[in-house]
Amino acid sequence: EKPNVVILATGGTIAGKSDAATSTKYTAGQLPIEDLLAAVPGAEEYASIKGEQVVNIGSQAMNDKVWLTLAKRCNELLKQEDVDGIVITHGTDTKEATGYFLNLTVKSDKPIVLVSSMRNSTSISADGPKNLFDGIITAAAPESKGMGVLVASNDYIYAVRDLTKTNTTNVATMKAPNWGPIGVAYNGKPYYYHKTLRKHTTESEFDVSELTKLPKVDIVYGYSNMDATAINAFVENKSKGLIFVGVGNGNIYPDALEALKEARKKGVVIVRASRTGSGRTTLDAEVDDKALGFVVADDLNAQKARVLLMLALTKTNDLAEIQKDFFTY
Ligand SMILES: NC(=O)C[C@H](N)C(=O)O
Repeated sequence: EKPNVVILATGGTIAGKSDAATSTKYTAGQLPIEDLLAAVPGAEEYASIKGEQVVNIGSQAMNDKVWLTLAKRCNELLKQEDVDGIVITHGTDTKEATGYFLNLTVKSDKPIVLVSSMRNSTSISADGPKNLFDGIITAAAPESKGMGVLVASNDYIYAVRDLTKTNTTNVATMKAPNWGPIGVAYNGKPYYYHKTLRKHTTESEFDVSELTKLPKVDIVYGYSNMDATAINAFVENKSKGLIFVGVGNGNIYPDALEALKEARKKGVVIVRASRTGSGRTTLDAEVDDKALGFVVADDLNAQKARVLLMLALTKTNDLAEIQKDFFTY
């Protein structure tokens, strides 16, 4: 009896096509799921595979509606006895956000593995088929149970919580700058060395099963000499939360800080993150979070802090509780 794996296809470069095999110019989200599977014939030895096309887009066009569709579909499928794991094909640009959203909203310990590619399907040395193969064998393996949502990329396996895209074009773009990969896939099997201690999936309190939209949370990038324009515009446009991507340990230019204080007075939840790309944004460092009523993102980057704040705001506006979420998930 082979494990049953369902592939949910959403597009990305892995489904992209180009006229020139050696160019970075191509269109993402062109090939249907059947064509992606045809490029990994050996995978059938490891799993019975079914495919569903959810959308076919470049992941720069990913949105809340597709996140909710994916979360609900994963929850439905993983309840079925005849589904052992899910692979999601996805673009690399925003895979970390989609994956983290699923990590917090899918209520199952069965594996979910996101895969993508940097070279499109018509490129010389396209990396999609190997990543898809690794995704399938990882989703089919009992060792992957209870690991949270995973990413198989360039031979490595990552906890999606820790992962980010680090390079615009290179096949080794996926990295976990703080905590590294948790395993490696080869010869048709995943081998694990670490496991995240942060809560996910079956232990997550977030429930999107009845939701059709998510709270509006935006991201403001910090820099020298910045003014209040972007912050004020987001507040006027009804942001419920702002992730401020501060310099260093989440530090803030004085004029921007004044604008954030005003935003906070209007009830907007402010989360400080860092533009450094690694490390924790720590409480009460150079910024007096307690006095200001700010939250810190801990080791999450801005795009993942945004996902967590959106979900946190579906259940509470309490700052202490939101801060606790950032130390829990
Ligand atoms: N490599 C990729 O997949 C990039 C593409 N723009 C996407 O995210 O869909």
